[in-house]
Amino acid sequence: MAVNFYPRCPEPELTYGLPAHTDPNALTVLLQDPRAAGLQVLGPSGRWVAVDPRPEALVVNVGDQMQALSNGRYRSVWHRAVVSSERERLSVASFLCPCRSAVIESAEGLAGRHSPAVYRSFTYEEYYRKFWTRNLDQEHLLELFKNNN
Ligand SMILES: O=C(O)CCC(=O)C(=O)O
Ligand SMILES: [Fe+2]
Repeated sequence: MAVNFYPRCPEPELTYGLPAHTDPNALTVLLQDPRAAGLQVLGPSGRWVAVDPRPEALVVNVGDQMQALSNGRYRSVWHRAVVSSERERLSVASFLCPCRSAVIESAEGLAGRHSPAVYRSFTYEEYYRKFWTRNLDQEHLLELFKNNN
């Protein structure tokens, strides 16, 4: 779990609270601060879309492991957090993670003759280590785990 605190920023256009990234885990459940928006997700049209906080709702983000397990059917979402000059903000992210030794590969029945496995098998440990050796906003790390790479 991560508790993110974003203080007020006098020049919010010069920085991010969190730069664009996809989460390396399987699923993320996000509790948003009802008093301050800040989360943005990259929409299919390539535009950043602000997620309005709703006090009665949790935001669930698909992470990289779900993308690998689903053989690319569920895409992990690019998202970022912006800051504000007017309000500080808090978010609580709960990360659903495989255990380190878990072997991640496409779930049974999702890869076969007509839809070959997009990614090679890997352990979550290998993925997670690699994730933290890079900048958050680099190319999607799963790209490096594609078969024939
Ligand atoms: O602050 C937010 O709404 C996003 C947090 C987040 O993306 C993360 O902790 O991975
Ligand atoms: Fe995230």
